This record gives sequence, structure tokens and C-alpha cells, in this order.
Amino acid sequence: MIEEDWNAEIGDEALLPSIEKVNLLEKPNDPSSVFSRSVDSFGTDEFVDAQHQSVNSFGRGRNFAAKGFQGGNGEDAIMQNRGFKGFGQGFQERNAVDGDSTQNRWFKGFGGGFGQGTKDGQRGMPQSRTLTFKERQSLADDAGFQGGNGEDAIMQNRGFKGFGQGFQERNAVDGASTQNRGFKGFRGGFGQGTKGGQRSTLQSRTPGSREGGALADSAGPKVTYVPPPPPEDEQAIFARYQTGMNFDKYDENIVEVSGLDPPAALMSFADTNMCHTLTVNIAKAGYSKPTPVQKYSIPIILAGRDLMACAQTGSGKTAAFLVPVVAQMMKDGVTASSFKEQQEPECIITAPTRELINQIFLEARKFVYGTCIRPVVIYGGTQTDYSIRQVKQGCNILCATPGRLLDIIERGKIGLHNVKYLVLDEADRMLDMGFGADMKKLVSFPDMPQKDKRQTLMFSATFPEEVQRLAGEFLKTDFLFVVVGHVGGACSDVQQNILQVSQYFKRDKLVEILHSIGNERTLVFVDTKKKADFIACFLCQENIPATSIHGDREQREREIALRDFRSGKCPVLVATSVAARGLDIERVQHVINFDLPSTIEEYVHRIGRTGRCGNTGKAVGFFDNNSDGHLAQPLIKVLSDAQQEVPLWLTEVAFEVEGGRLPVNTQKNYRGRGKVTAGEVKIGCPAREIESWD
Ligand SMILES: Nc1ncnc2c1ncn2[C@@H]1O[C@H](COP(=O)(O)OP(=O)(O)OP(=O)(O)O)[C@@H](O)[C@H]1O
Repeated sequence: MIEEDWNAEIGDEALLPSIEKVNLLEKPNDPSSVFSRSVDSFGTDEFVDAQHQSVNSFGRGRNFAAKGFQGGNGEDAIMQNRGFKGFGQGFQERNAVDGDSTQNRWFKGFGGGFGQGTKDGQRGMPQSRTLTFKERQSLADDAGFQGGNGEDAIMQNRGFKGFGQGFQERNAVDGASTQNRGFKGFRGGFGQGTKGGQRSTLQSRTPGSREGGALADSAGPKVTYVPPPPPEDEQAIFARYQTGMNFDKYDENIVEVSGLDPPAALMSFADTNMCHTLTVNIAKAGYSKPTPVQKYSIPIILAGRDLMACAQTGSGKTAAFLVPVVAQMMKDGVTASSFKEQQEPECIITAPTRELINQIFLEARKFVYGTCIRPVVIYGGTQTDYSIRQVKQGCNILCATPGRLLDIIERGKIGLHNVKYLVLDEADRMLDMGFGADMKKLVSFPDMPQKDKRQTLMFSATFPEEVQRLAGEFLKTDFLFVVVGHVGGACSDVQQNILQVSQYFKRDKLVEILHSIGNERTLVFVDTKKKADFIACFLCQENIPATSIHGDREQREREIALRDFRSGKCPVLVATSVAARGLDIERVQHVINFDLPSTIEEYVHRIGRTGRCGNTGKAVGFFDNNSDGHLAQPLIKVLSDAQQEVPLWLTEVAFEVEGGRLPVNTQKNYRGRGKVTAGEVKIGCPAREIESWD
């Protein structure tokens, strides 16, 4: 739609004083233009409206027009909306004529929604462009619907329902659905959805903050999501993807074991006298030979030793701890504990994100198949009662994110005195400022066996020095440290390419790359939640089906986004770092760091979403001198350790930075890897954007 069309469609500009049109097609030649501002420069209100406006400019054809707000009593911004295109579900509109039931027409395609929303009959915040966020919120309580002329789909803006929901609209007169030709395929969403009919609040939780704990009382809407149960059929349980042609190359990696009297490494899974059922399950999982990290970790764990293991991404660390733990549990026997008020798991596994802990749970189901061992997974963003019900049915291996784990323990649903194995996956992340406090709290519970009375196992592809020291507090003094390849090294099966791209040209470069790679699954990492949705939406406008995942999306939408990406329905997933670690998704051929991360460790994890299990992959990073200078030197090391080409310009940038001739952006040189809760922000190191991971 050309510009003047929008002017005609959007109606009286005077009503839209505070929002410039966000025409994503415009080049940032006008630095004052809305789009040439960085996404993050928007305030919440303004951004939501801008997104709203930007969505207008996304629509193709003349089908969408916010006629501008019609006064009514002046308090109600009523937006005549000819109907967005393809918004999927979610944005609730109530017919101004009948005014009672909202007959919803759920549009196909767009699964996203915008801004904040309310649902279930509450008046949403009219998306007035002239009211502030607070004004809209207060309006949302008592504003009523105002009749319009009845000809148009008069919509009292019920506020967008947010992620994965989107837009319901009905023509006020004939009930026929408004023709929608919205942008196809965008399954992202904006802002914050609401749950349970309560008003939306833009709330970003710090990861690990308790759903059920103190925060829950003051936090927004009650979490009601209950994830669909995983398939029970054997084929689905053992579903896996093929190892790649470079799988055998793993054995070329040098393995170092630090510590006293390490047991000998395995040569094959048969080297251990595992029970028959487990041996069969390993074969069903398609594991014909152990990877290096498994060869060394399995005997160490079976020998009862504590372990810190560092191996490249995609090299089988999950099985490296699951197989020996299950083997030992089979040997020692487990207490059958169904439907007891308090469950006493033998093993607790924790990881930093909900999607990753669920993935570990699904892996555990493979190895316990046909045994009496019961794995359970609990994580934030889901109904707490659902987690409790899952645990109550019996729990030998508890897979949990920190926030929900501590909540369930504090509710007395889990007893710790029977814990024999404590596993921290992505351990460096679990121990740094992100979840370190939660982990300390976990091992400090009175009934948690002290470190000399349990086995503590830590795994990650990266282990910064300071975290190695922290780990010592959790491990027995005679723990063993296994390193496959270089500590923190990138997987050499990932072809890395760093491009110098300044902020305003990233968008075009991204589209150029995505158009060139077609439908190959691509993970695009950005540095803020807003940008994740914005870019996903922008890509849809470019006819590149994309979806988004980040910590402020509702869990249901996060899981839908991941499912659509895994299935190829949306071959592009735009993500924040919530997807940086651990996710094991088949056929991810490309990782694009639209924004490079704040630490080199996170870079290694992000590019490790591709090139897994002997498969190859490609990673492109957009290096912006103004913000990424601090990464130049660490990138050179990672590239050269992984036998990748080091661009000359990068060495020059590193030299400039070392010589202090290039500014180092404080925003990005924050060393903290974790969430930053109030009061924890390091002086001079602005906190990274917080998002709820667990
Ligand atoms: N011995 C094996 N033989 C064949 N496939 C394996 C083997 N071990 C693991 N895999 C497969 O390799 C993939 C990567 O494994 P996993 O996710 O455990 O890697 P990881 O080292 O934990 O990666 P990350 O560091 O990203 O978390 C999985 O699909 C897993 O099923």
C-alpha cells in the first residue's frame, strides 16, 4: 500500500498526533523517522502504538484502516477498524451494535496480537494514540462500547490479547467477516498478553523469580496454562534426528580430565554393565557409540564421583548425565511413590529455560522407558497446580526450572532428603548472577543432602573461570573436570562468518540472507524482546514466515512458536537469548546473530543451535563497531580455535579496542550472564534486558 493510501485509510491525522507512521518500507534516510529509531528507543506505550501503527503499514491492500478514533464521550477511543488482515486470534472486538456477545472471527495465519490486552469481557485499553498507557488502563475498567455508524466494523478496542492470540473482529452490520488479507504467517505477538480475564500489565519477570512465591501474590494475572501431555507412543518417545557425517570426527577432539584417579573412559556403551532395558533404550535412541563427553562422563558418574564437564554444543552432554544416573537408579532401585503428598525424587535436574528443561525431560523418557523410574517436568509459565499434580503421581527424576522448583519445594510437595543426584545443565548459566542465588537456596534447604552425601554433576559448553570457582562450592573436593576440546570452544562443524553491519543496515542484510537461503530453518537472535516481535513481524511483511520466542511471551505461545519452528511451518524463529542454550532442533541450518550477544559464551551457545551431533551448520554475525567492539578479541579466539577464517577488519577492530581508540559500548560489555534482579545490577554495567526464562 502506498503512502497516500495510508493517509486516506488512516483518516484524520490530527487524531494521531503522537504516532508517526511506521512505514517499514522506508529507508532510514530520515534519522528522525520512527523506524530509524532503534526499536528499544520506544517507550512501552509509544512502542505498542507504534507497533500497532506499524502493523497498519504491514497490511497489504486496502483492507485495513483505522479510521482514527471517534470521539464518543471522548473517553473511549473507539477505533473504526476495517479489519486487520490475518491476525489469527486474539485481538478481541465487540460488536458495537449488538454489544453483548463477541462473535469472534478468528483469522488464519497471523497468530500474533499486539500490545497489551484484556479478554473475557473486560474493556481493553482503547488503543488510543493520545492517551497514556495509564490512562488507557484506567479507561479499560469502566469504558463502555459506543455505537458507531454501524456501517463499519466498529470496534471498541478490547485491547490486544497479546502473543499468539491476535485479532478477532466482526463486521458490525452484516456479521460477515471482514475480508482480511493481512500479512501471512506472522505468529509472533507483541507486548504482553493477559490471562484469566485480568487486565494486562506489562510485566517482565526476572528469570527464576517465583511463580508461586512472594512474587506471585503481587504479580499480574494467574498463570493458567497447562501444557499438552507429550505423546506416549514408543515411536514418538524415541523420535530422533540423524547424526551427521562428522559424528565420528568427535573422536579427534582432545579430552582432558583434571582431578585424582579418574576411571577409564568407555569405548562403547556395552563397556558398562547397564541393565538390559537401558541398553535397549540407548539403542532405540539411535546411540550406537558414545561421544567423547559420554565416554568420560558415564564411568565417572557410575563411579560415584562429582563432575564438571565441558564439551562443545550438540555433542551429547544430556545423555552423558542421564544414562549413568538412570543406570545407577536401576541398580539401586527406586522408591515407588505414587500419590504421596510429598514426593522424594532421587534425582533433580535443573536448567535455565523452560523449553530446555522440557527437552531434557523428553530425553529422560527415552532412557527410563519400560522401567519403574518416573521422570517429571515442571516449569514456570504453567499452572502451579498442574505441576503439583504431575509430581504427586510419582517422581523419581524431577526436571525443573529454578523458580518453579523452589516454589514446589516451599509448598512441601517435594522432599529433598532422598536426593542422590543433583544435575545442573548449562551449569555456568545456573551459577552466575542468573540463577546462582536460586541454586544456593536449593542446596541450603535443611533436608538437601550436603555435597559429600550426594553426587553433583555440572555440564555446559562454556565454563568461565569465575564460574568454575563458584562451582567448587557445590562439588566435592575430589570432583573431576572433563574438557572436550577447548573450554568454551565453538563447535567446529559450524561455519562462522562475521560481517560488519551497522545498526541501520541490519534489516536489509537480514532479508537478503533469508531470501538467499529459502526455507532452511534459521534462528535469528536479537537483543531485546520488542525487537524479536518487531523483526518477526517485519519478516512476515517481507513474505518470510517467521515467529518469535522470548521471555515475555506467554508459555503457550512460546511452545507454539517452537513447535512451528520445529515443524518448518515457520522456518524462521526470531529469538532472544531464551533460545540460546541447549535447544536441540533438527535441521537448523543457520543461526544469524542479528545482534551479537553481550558475552562470548553466549555467542558460542547461540551458534551451537546448528551444527549438532555431527551435522554441519552456518552462523552469521552482524558486527556493529559501535556496540560490539568488546567482542572483537574473544571472537578472534573462538574463530581461530574452531579453524574458522578471521576477517582482517576484525583484527583491526580488536587492535583499536585494545588501544582504546574504539569506544566499548557499556551496554554490551556487561559480563553478567544472568538475569539481573533489582539491586543486583553491577555499577557501570547496565543490566541486560530481563526476561522470564524459567
Ligand atoms: N551417542 C550418540 N549417538 C547419536 N546421537 C547422539 C548421541 N548422543 C547424543 N546424541 C544426539 O545429539 C543431539 C545433541 O545432544 P545434546 O542435546 O545432549 O547436546 P549437548 O551437548 O547437550 O548440546 P548443548 O551444549 O547445545 O546443550 C541430540 O539430538 C542427541 O539425541
